[in-house]
Amino acid sequence: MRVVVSVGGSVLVPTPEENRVEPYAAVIEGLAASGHEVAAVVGGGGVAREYIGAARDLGANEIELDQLGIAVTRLNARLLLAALDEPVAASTVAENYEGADEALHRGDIAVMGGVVPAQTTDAVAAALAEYVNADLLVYATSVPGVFTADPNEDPDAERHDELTAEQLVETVATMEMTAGASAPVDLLATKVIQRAGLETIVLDGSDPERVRRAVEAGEFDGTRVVGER
Ligand SMILES: Nc1ncnc2c1ncn2[C@@H]1O[C@H](COP(=O)(O)OP(=O)(O)OP(=O)(O)O)[C@@H](O)[C@H]1O
Ligand SMILES: O=c1ccn([C@@H]2O[C@H](COP(=O)(O)O)[C@@H](O)[C@H]2O)c(=O)[nH]1
Repeated sequence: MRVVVSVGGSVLVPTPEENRVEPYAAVIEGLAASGHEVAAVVGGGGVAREYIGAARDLGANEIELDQLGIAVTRLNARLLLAALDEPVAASTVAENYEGADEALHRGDIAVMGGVVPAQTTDAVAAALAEYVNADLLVYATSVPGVFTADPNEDPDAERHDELTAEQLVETVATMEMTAGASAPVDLLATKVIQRAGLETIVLDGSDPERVRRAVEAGEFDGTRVVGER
């Protein structure tokens, strides 16, 4: 199976000292060893938000803030790359979709961070999945799926176990899109998922084993977005 795994920065690198980079690298290498073609897209997490917050206070505009965010996503991606064995992974973080596609064609694990302003790595993962014709797109994020409302704000929020792409678009349409904003999947990503008919899973990525089980066995506790073209 060809799979794109989007790993939230808050999941992979909650802080540079306390990170989940090694266990994630082990799961990704394990998937590759059992015959899957894997691309990982890494988010910026709390570190990106700290930089974005500091620069916002200094008067930077949203595009400049996005550029800072992209830089941090690429740093986090380099951290993941550092933990992956060189013979099985690309030697650099791909800065565009062609570079990631080339890595997959070489038989390497591809690793990306952000690409351009005004989106998040959620959209990068969806666009990459469309570009490389992935069979599955997995969002390993800080919440166990897409809810009716923000589960960190609303105790009555209920998880959607299954959504169509159209329903996913509607669910996230009103969410904020400023630099560093939080959403389980950003709006642009949902539109790409919809147009490409990508089979997509959103799950709690705090334990990377959940990603392995979702890919290997199709077992997960989260939200499935039904891929229909
Ligand atoms: N309807 C909703 N369903 C689920 N989560 C929601 C919803 N609305 C808002 N959220 C928020 O979306 C966030 C999703 O995770 P968040 O963007 O913080 O991190 P991530 O996906 O791990 O990536 P990164 O940290 O790299 O940005 C959560 O903080 C959650 O509070
Ligand atoms: O392609 C991209 C990716 C990211 N950004 C900016 O970086 C932050 C952090 O990324 P997350 O994926 O949310 O962790 C994001 O909020 C954007 O401001 C970007 O502009 N373009």
